[in-house]
This record gives sequence, C-alpha cells and structure tokens, in this order.
Amino acid sequence: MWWKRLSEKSFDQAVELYIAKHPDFSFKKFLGYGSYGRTYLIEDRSSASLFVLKCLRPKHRHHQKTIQKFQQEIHILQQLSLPYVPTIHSTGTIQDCPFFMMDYVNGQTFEQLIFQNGAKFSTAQSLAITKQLLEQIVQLHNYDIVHRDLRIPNILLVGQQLHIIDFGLATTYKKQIDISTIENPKRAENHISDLYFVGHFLLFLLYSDYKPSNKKEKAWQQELKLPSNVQDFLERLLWIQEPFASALEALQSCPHP
Ligand SMILES: Nc1ncnc2c1ncn2[C@@H]1O[C@H](COP(=O)(O)OP(=O)(O)OP(=O)(O)O)[C@@H](O)[C@H]1O
Repeated sequence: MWWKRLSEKSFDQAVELYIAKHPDFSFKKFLGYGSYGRTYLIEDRSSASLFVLKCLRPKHRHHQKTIQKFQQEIHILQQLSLPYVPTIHSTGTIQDCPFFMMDYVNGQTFEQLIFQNGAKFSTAQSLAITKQLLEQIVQLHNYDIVHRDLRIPNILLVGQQLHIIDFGLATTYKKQIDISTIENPKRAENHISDLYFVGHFLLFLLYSDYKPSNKKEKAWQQELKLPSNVQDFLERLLWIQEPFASALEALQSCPHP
C-alpha cells in the first residue's frame, strides 16, 4: 500500500537523521528488509569499522508480539559470544521502533554465491562446508540456542569462514522434547530444526553443480546419485531416516570430504 511505503521511506529518513546527529557514526546505505526488520549499514568514523543497524519495521511498532520477538533476537545475540555470530554493540529506539547495532559481516550469502555468482560446489567441497556449519551449530547448541532459520540467505562466506546471521526465529533449546510429537521439523525447538535446515543447505550446495540430463524432475536421490554414505547422511538430516540425536552426532557422522 502506498501509505505503508511512504511511512517506511520517512522512517529511513529518520534513521539517517538519527545517525547524522551521532558524532561517532555515519550512515552508509539501506541494506534491506525482512518480514519484521529494516537494516542499514553504518560506519564508525574513527575506525572505519562497519556495523549493521537493525530496526523493527515501523508498521510493527505497536504489535506487542512482534516487539517481543525482536527483543528476543536482541537477548539471544547478547548471550552469544562466538566468532561467527555478529556481536551486539548497542540498542535503542528511533521513533518508537527498537533497534540494535551489530557487526557487519562483510561477505556473501550462499544465496548470492549460488544464484548470482554461479558458484559450483563439488560433493567434497559441499561436505567440507557442511562440516564447518555443523561445528558452529554444535557450539550454538552448547549455549542452548537453536537458530531455526539456517537458510542460504542467512549463511555467509567470508574468505573460507562461514558466518551465521538473522536470529529472528531463534529460541532456547528444549531438552525434553519427545521427537514423535514434532509436527513441523522447521519449527522444532531442538536440534531437529537446525539439522533439517542443514540438510536443505547441503542440497543447495550439491545442486549447484548438477546438470539435468532430461526435463523430467526426479527425487534428489535419483538426480544427484550420491555415494550411499552421503545419501544416508542427508536422509538422516532431513528426517527421512532416523534423525540424529544431536548436532554433535551429525557432525561425527558427516562423511569425509
Ligand atoms: N550482520 C549482518 N551483516 C551483513 N549483512 C547483514 C547482517 N544482518 C543482516 N544483513 C543483511 O541485511 C538484509 C536484511 O536482513 P534482515 O535480517 O533484517 O532480514 P531478512 O533476513 O531478510 O528477514 P527477516 O527479518 O524476515 O528474518 C539482508 O540482505 C541481510 O543479508
């Protein structure tokens, strides 16, 4: 709706003005928006370090549930001290919209790498990347945090290092969940969710190097023709076969690249 676009535009101006008044920072650009946040690139004038300012979208500023989710993202990021998760540096409000400032991850998302740059990952590379991701998830789960949105736009590559962003759907790890009661693995509040997303992440990597031989679409098992240990590993991540009992078990079972 035009009035919503207008209000977001004037909110962007309010953010620019807020930063312009701050002696330490300068406004670089608008980065993007998601379902409940708008993000901006900010520079520290003295060190030239880059930061991301994430604000609740103005249309949500009176929705208590969305505000709580936003505060939960802040709270979770404040608990974590991991080199591949952005650190929060400050929080505040602009025109009644809460915001937080975090490290800028200066890399490319796997969505950009695969769909814009045309990057191709061999099976060995895909497994090596997945192993690194699982190592990070094991550490995340040691903090009792489940990310629950480990999609290709939320995983970035900086040099050879993976980084994870967007903890908007993250929650605390519930240890006593009876797996048979989980209806949607994506929303599970334990390792099942993150491992399910890792399965899809690995499929994106493997499909980056796939050339279809005919037009008829088949199941990934038939199309990718993976070694049986890799297929079994993927089927356990995707809960087609018995799921792993933890991210650590998945890491230990990850086939060698
Ligand atoms: N710490 C960060 N470093 C670098 N880029 C970031 C960072 N955080 C967010 N971004 C980028 O900013 C844009 C918006 O991200 P944001 O997390 O606000 O929304 P989203 O992931 O699109 O969706 P949602 O808010 O619905 O989860 C994306 O392009 C994302 O890659």
